[in-house]
Amino acid sequence: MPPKSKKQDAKPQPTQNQPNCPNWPPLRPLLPPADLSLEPLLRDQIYLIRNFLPSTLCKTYASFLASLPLTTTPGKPKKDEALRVNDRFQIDDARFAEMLWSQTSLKELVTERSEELDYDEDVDGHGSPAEIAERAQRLWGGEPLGLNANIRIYRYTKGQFFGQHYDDSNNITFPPYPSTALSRATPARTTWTLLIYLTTSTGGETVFYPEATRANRNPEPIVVAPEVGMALLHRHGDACMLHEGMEVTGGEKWVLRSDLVVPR
Ligand SMILES: O=C(O)CCC(=O)C(=O)O
Ligand SMILES: [Fe+2]
Repeated sequence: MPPKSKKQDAKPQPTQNQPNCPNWPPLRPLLPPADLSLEPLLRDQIYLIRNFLPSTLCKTYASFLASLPLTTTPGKPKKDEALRVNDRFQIDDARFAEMLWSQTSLKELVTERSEELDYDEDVDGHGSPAEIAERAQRLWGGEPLGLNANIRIYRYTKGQFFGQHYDDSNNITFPPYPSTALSRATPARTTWTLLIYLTTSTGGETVFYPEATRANRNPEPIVVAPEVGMALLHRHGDACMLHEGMEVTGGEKWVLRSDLVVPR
């Protein structure tokens, strides 16, 4: 083994991933991006992509993920962590994050089709580079680079849940380490949470709690029932809404999580 140098990042250099990354099934079949859209559930806060992964692919994934070594949390809950009980698997897998970003419709919807999210019909110049950059800044916090290599898989069985919490923004390097000697690592941060529901369940809704305002002192919670293959993006960090994963009362809820990454 080469001697460790203090000046060097301890992460592996030319390889992209940690060893023992799962042999993820190919992301096929998929619907073409033209058949999909970012659907606002709460403008600038929560978007859905229905049928992001077709049900056949979700079935393949749910059975593949069941073969991974999931561990039940909390093992040792940290003081400031949300109360949660689920089975999870976590891995830093830059290659899979890149697959999920570029091989699916996500990249196109987020980087090229977010003008569909502007309701103002009278705003012109939607497509100019300056307009696109301005919209990306406002909505995503910058020009999206891709997805966080930190991939989390959750399985909730009957009685399991994820208590109320806010998701943090994290500073990362993107990509996590250079895939080739030529690629540049960019200081980056996560700005939105991506959840992909692979199954439906009874219970297990993701519920968001809008803050009370003068105009609406008692806003209704926003309830998202898991749908097979649906992706959900929600803003996190400082502007994250309080949210939770309700207790599953029947069936199994499987979720794949990553985060949207923009330059710092
Ligand atoms: O599983 C859910 O519905 C919510 C998950 C969540 O809030 C999280 O991963 O931070
Ligand atoms: Fe969360």
